[in-house]
Amino acid sequence: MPPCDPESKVCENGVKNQQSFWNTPGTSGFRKYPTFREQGVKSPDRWLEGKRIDDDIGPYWRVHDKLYDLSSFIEKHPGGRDWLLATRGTDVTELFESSHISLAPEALLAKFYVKDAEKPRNSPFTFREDGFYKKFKSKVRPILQKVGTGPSRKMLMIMDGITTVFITLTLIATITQSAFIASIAGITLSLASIASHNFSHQRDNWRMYVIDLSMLCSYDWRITHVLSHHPFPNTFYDLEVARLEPVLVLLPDPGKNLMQRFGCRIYEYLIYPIHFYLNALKKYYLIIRGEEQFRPELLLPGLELVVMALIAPSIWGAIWIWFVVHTSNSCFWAAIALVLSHHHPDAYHEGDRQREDLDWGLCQLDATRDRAEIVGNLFLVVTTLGDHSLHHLLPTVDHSKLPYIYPVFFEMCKEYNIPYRFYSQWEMFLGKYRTLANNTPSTQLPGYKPHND
Ligand code: HEM
Repeated sequence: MPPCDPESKVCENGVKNQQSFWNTPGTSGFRKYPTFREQGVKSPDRWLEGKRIDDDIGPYWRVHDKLYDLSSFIEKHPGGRDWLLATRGTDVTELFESSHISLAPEALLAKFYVKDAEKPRNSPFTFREDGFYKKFKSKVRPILQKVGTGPSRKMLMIMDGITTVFITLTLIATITQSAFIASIAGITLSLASIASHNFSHQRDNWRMYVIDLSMLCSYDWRITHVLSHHPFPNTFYDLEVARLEPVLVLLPDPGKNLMQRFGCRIYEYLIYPIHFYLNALKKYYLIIRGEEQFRPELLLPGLELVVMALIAPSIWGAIWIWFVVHTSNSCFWAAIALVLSHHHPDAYHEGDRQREDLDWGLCQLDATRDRAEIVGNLFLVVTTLGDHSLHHLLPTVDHSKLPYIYPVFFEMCKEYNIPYRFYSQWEMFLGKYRTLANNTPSTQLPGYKPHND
């Protein structure tokens, strides 16, 4: 049976193509429609559960067309144990290829070989030795061997500096009871937790927990963002896209109603201030029901409140300032994260025509866009998700090292005839609304769509 097929309107796993836009040219290249997506897969653990069903490889890990038993390697994995624990029973090809620059992991992998996979991969993406991505990686390897892949001193100063400013402003706001200072502290918390995103892709480190101060769970974030969004941006398997539905529908589904297409311009701003609270409430609800595991880092926002209560004029004063900080953070975070990197209509969204060469690196570029104004400014890059195309190609490489890669990247764009260009912030801002309003999948090759701004 072919992959999810517009003619048959049924996927390999028997799920009906309920999304009408699958019936247009292009369509998804995945063999299966993600299990649980139709019921609204909103929890990261549930997404992994669905992926285990879709990948169907038993208790192993799949890399390309081979199955491995990494059980004895989980605790020894230099990147941290959670990556392998979470992905047991799934195809980790995209993650394995994009997380490692050196050739050491590939050599090590052979030790854990069990057998060949019986079925083709669910994912359509390829990693041919002579394809764009493998070639790109072989060109950047010597550069990164020289400059390293970890954070530079400047990056650490930025990250630790913003976190310190956040703590200081929160303490001042609590003592003075200033809502204005508290809202600035909230913006600083946004900047710190977005910068912490850089560290959440790397081997386990304490800076990745800064995101927990925002009432987001760093473990869940690694699933929704690193394991789901990064390998499969703007596709059905991108949980960051799925979790926004049906409130914000970023895929070009002809079934979108007028409210979803245009009303969202107003109602999204009503959701911004509360979405982190809703997220935290849902998390605790699932923990109480025994469906998700409690993690100590989830206590960080509560600990913040306890410290504030110790220095505030009253308990109510501490609670008030805590709410102002987190509401401001919730608004600012949503505004940045949603606009900046993927949702211009020029970027590929599931349902649009796919390129013929499904090299994973090329497809990453199709689904990602970069902003011009922030290039070269490390502070703005790391706090607003800049250098995003390179980050998607090399997610574990620290943002401070990405500028060394641009010359090779531009060279390869020329070689592969990729019309790469930087977009303005304004184009990206307006582009998000055009994407939300769009209910017609593109029939043009990604990257070559007409530009109407
Ligand atoms: C779900 C799949 C995997 C993910 C998400 C993952 C992720 C990572 C991360 C984030 C790092 C740290 C990178 C850094 O900060 O420089 C790392 C390092 C490493 N991983 Fe993995 N990994 C995966 C599977 C594997 C497998 C299957 C092996 C080998 C059997 C492996 C071997 C290594 C080695 C040797 C390193 C040390 C750095 C290097 O030599 O590249 N990993 N991994």
